[in-house]
Amino acid sequence: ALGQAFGVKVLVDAVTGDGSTSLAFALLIAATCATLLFEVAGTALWATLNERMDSYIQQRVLTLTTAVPHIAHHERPDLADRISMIRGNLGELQNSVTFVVDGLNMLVSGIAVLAVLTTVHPLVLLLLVLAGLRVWASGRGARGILTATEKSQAKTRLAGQLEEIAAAPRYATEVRVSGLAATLLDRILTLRAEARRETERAAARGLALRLATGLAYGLAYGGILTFIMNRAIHGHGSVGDAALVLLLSVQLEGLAQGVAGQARGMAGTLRVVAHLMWLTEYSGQEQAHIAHGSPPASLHRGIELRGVTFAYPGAATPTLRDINLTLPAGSVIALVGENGAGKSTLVKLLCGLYPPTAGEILIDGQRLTDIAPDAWRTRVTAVFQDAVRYKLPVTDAVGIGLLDDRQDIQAVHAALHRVDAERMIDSLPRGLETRLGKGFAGAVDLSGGQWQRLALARSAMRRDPLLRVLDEPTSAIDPESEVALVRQYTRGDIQGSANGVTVLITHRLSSVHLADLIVVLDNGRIAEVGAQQDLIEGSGIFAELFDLQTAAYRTGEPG
Ligand SMILES: Nc1ncnc2c1ncn2[C@@H]1O[C@H](COP(=O)(O)OP(=O)(O)OP(=O)(O)O)[C@@H](O)[C@H]1O
Repeated sequence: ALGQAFGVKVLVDAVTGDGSTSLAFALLIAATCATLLFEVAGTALWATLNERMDSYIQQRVLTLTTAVPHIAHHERPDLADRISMIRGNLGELQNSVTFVVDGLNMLVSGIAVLAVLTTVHPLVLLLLVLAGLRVWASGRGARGILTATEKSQAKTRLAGQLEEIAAAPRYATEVRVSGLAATLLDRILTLRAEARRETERAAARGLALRLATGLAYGLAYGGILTFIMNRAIHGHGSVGDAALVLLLSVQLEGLAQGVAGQARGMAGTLRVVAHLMWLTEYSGQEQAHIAHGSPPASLHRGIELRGVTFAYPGAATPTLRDINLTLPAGSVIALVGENGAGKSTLVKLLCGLYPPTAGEILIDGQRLTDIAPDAWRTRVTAVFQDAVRYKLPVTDAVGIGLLDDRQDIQAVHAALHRVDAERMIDSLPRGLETRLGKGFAGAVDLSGGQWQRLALARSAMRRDPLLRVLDEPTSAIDPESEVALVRQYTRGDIQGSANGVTVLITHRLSSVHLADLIVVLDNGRIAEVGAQQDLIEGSGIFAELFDLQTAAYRTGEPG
């Protein structure tokens, strides 16, 4: 465009008898061709770079978050807000390519336009200063909006979670039956409106600043243009110069607006880049502390907890206090206690999902914190009450319990057999090939108990775990089947070859009595440890619980 404007100037000068018309035509044709070429090549380059940047960033965020060996970053609000900012603004990072390409383009064009214009009169440089002010105002406004967005991130996250509950097929039944849909929607809209109010206020402040600097620029622009035109009219410069100023000043205004827009976008990008850099550093720091030790091939003594105390990140009081406990190799331990006693927390610590706040966990005498988390997890298998419902063909939904063997049909069959799930699969329309879950053609949904049995089969893929966690994995399975299943574990049919420890959490005492050892947790402390008979004969929590449940079975009412 600069070449085109310069071509017009030479043409006007030639027409008024001051230059060469052929040079003017040559300039005009060359400049038009160059503009078209840059446009085509630039668009193609932009599209390719954008696509690559998008997939790179998605992959980078996932790699960084999954490389952290624990899960605290999902639970600490400050960390969760930052990660949510990155995930919610991936587009900003993707735009960075656009900003770099367009920004460079504008910078080069701007310098060239100004260089040409100052040859007409140096006063034009004042526009540069004012354009700089507009850029600053734009950036500042955008930063204000981002700060407001960050402040309201907790509300945005909560609204997102409620939206998922309102929309996910899994929760549709409960939401409909309880008539919650309207209330949920109302809450979501309120949260979104509260979050928006903050950003709208910041946006209004930014707009006022942009209007003020824009007005100053407009006044100066008009004044300078009038001044130069006036000079040309009065013979202090060629008519071509006046045409050049007229044409380029339009372009300069376009550039000033463009750069201001870039500054707004760039401010957003830089903020998200700062969060991404923080995530990179956080992930790096957490990984730097990762141990490299290997777990033992099999257990001889067992797993020992010594003075283990644990408080969740940000919690005022510990959830577990001074736990001293030995889980003998090859044994099945039943972990019992009221809701909130700390049972799931204890097994999460054993899985290495959180390090203890104080004390240590020893695996055959080796500190768990000295074992590489990945290596430990290849020797751990866990089934939780709310196990993931993988919407995959049965073979995959079970096979992924041991990634190396996931296509091994024999191994999948064996795992299903161990948890007595073969009949259930045989009754499916396409057996192992049946696709599970709603919302896909030909897919079949399972009942809550059937999904749990499938999760047990997935866990049974692993034949040599040192630790097998069963955290209420049979809560949706009928008591009789649960007892039959637990018996499989206590008989060693599922246990595997490494003499590992099985920790079973259940509220049903009919299963608990099969365990080798019962551990009763009460308010984060160990209340009792022993065999069922010893505990029943005592006068502690377990005896009370036992009396209560047996009385309820006998009379049909709580004792
Ligand atoms: N991620 C978390 N962040 C903060 N506190 C938590 C977290 N998870 C659990 N807690 C708290 O820790 C305490 C123990 O919870 P935990 O899930 O270990 O109990 P539980 O014995 O397994 O209970 P239940 O029988 O209901 O499953 C509870 O008071 C709970 O509020």
